[in-house]
Amino acid sequence: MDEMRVRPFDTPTWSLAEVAAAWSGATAEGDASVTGISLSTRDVVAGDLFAALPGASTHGARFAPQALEAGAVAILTDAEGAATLPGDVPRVVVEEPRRGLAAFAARFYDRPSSRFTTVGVTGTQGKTTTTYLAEAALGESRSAVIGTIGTRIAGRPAASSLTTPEAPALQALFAVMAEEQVAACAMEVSSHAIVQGRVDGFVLDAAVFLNLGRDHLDFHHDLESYFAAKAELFTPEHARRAVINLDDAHGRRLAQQTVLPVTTFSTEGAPADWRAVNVRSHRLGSDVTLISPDGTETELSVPLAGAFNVSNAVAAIVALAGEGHDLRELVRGVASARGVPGRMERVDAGQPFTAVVDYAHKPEAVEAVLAALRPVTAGRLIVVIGAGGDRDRGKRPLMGEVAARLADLVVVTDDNPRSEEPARIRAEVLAGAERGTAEVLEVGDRREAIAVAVGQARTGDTVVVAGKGHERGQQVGDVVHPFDDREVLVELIGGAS
Ligand SMILES: CC(=O)N[C@H]1[C@@H](OP(=O)(O)OP(=O)(O)OC[C@H]2O[C@@H](n3ccc(=O)[nH]c3=O)[C@H](O)[C@@H]2O)O[C@H](CO)[C@@H](O)[C@@H]1O[C@H](C)C(=O)N[C@@H](C)C(=O)N[C@H](CCC(=O)O)C(=O)O
Ligand SMILES: Nc1ncnc2c1ncn2[C@@H]1O[C@H](COP(=O)(O)OP(=O)(O)OP(=O)(O)O)[C@@H](O)[C@H]1O
Ligand SMILES: N[C@H](CCC[C@H](N)C(=O)O)C(=O)O
Ligand SMILES: [Mg+2]
Repeated sequence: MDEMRVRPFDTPTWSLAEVAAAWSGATAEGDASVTGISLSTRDVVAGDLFAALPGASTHGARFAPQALEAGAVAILTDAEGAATLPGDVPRVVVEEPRRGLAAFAARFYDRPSSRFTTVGVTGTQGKTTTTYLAEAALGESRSAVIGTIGTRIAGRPAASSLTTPEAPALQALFAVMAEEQVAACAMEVSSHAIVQGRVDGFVLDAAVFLNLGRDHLDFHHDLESYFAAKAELFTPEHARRAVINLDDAHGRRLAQQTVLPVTTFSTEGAPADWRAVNVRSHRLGSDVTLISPDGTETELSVPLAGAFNVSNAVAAIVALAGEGHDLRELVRGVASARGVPGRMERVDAGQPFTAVVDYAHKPEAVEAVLAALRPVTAGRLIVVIGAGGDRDRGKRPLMGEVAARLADLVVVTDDNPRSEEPARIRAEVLAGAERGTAEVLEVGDRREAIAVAVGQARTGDTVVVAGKGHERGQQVGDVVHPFDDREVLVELIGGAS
């Protein structure tokens, strides 16, 4: 399908004086007609104001010449950045450019997100799935999704890179959504985004909390500050109401502490406003009875494998029902959902065993996936697993341990080693795997590891290739080598038969 534009047709035009007036304490030099905003040289469009921010690894002002070359007409930066600019470059200098950037971008595009329902989903796992289910619930043509797999507006893909885009890109996407007259946008809100203010400057209609587990402690240092980052979204600056999963301990805590109006849900018997009971899971999905706050019972069919996806589906439905969308329509929409790429995605190349690709790259996700597949596996449960480099190290042994506790055979391999020594990452996963009961093999090369799993699989077995899901590359050092677990499985199964 045709790509959707990432900037609105209706281009705002601001003078540099107008830009400066939107910031307190700003000084402007020179003039320019600003028709867009970008924060990375990768996204510059002619007419842009290039926001050159200080970052953890470098200062954006270093890239000002490239941005101007690409068509930027002025630079927004701090005093440190301004000192490095050639004298004649039009500029606006402010004290903390990142802090005010989101509110500025929202104003620049005339607060586009106020023209449709916005649902922000946060949690350690299930964000992408929940946003996809929200899209299915409302119908693709009326909705938009922003997240890890990218952005989609009225069913058409639009380029975006981070799980939660930086505010200039986000607000431009909102402006496109408003032009396309979507009814709602479901977006993933990562904890990085909250901390960096990417979702400042507008108020979500509903903020959804799914769960909190082990990840990103390279960035947040400890679980308490990770929770605090997520909890920040559940304040009046960011959201009008909260939708919270009571099956999660941190969800229960958040429901107590937030000052927002709260709607709770549970799929595990907690006394919540919305309850999913009588969960009947099968190979391809689950059927459940959904009890509304007024006691009405509605049969819900979730066409995604794994009981955990019932929780994701209920989250999506509760968020949208609270915004006035018709429950029966939402339930019908969820029932017709297509799978989410790389999440419990079955690969069928005529083999006598089940093969599944799943994006589980955190301990709780590995646990949820293996627990879901065990009851539908007559034979052995085989998992191919690794952990990413330059990311939270503490989760590695935990992932190995849970894999070796719940599977029968664990093949430890590489998953985006990035700048790290792959053997050292594997050793950390293996250290945990040794504490489990499964047979454990180490095969660094990912294709080779999948080949070993496929070679071992017999009729009735299940092979899960975990960690990369929809990804299409394996990053070693700075180089991304083409690699798609789903394609590799098909090739290897084809070659083996
Ligand atoms: C830790 C983190 O989130 N860092 C993000 C942050 O970097 P930073 O502020 O430290 O910036 P920097 O790298 O020092 O660069 C300084 C400035 O120069 C600019 N620059 C830099 C290089 C260049 O070639 N051109 C250019 O213009 C940058 O845009 C930036 O404004 O701002 C940059 C600009 O947007 C992001 O690219 C960068 O994301 C890095 C690449 C990243 O990997 N982020 C991940 C961890 C992330 O945010 N992930 C979450 C999802 C996590 C999950 O739940 O799985 C997400 O929402 O995607
Ligand atoms: N509610 C859930 N509870 C536990 N595990 C889940 C849940 N939902 C999904 N998972 C597992 O987590 C994996 C990732 O799911 P998904 O992509 O929806 O999460 P995410 O929060 O968007 O992750 P990321 O932060 O990497 O973008 C799935 O492939 C599955 O293994
Ligand atoms: N958004 C996640 C993706 C992890 C996927 C896994 N394949 C890895 O490379 O660790 C992160 O950057 O932590
Ligand atoms: Mg995601």
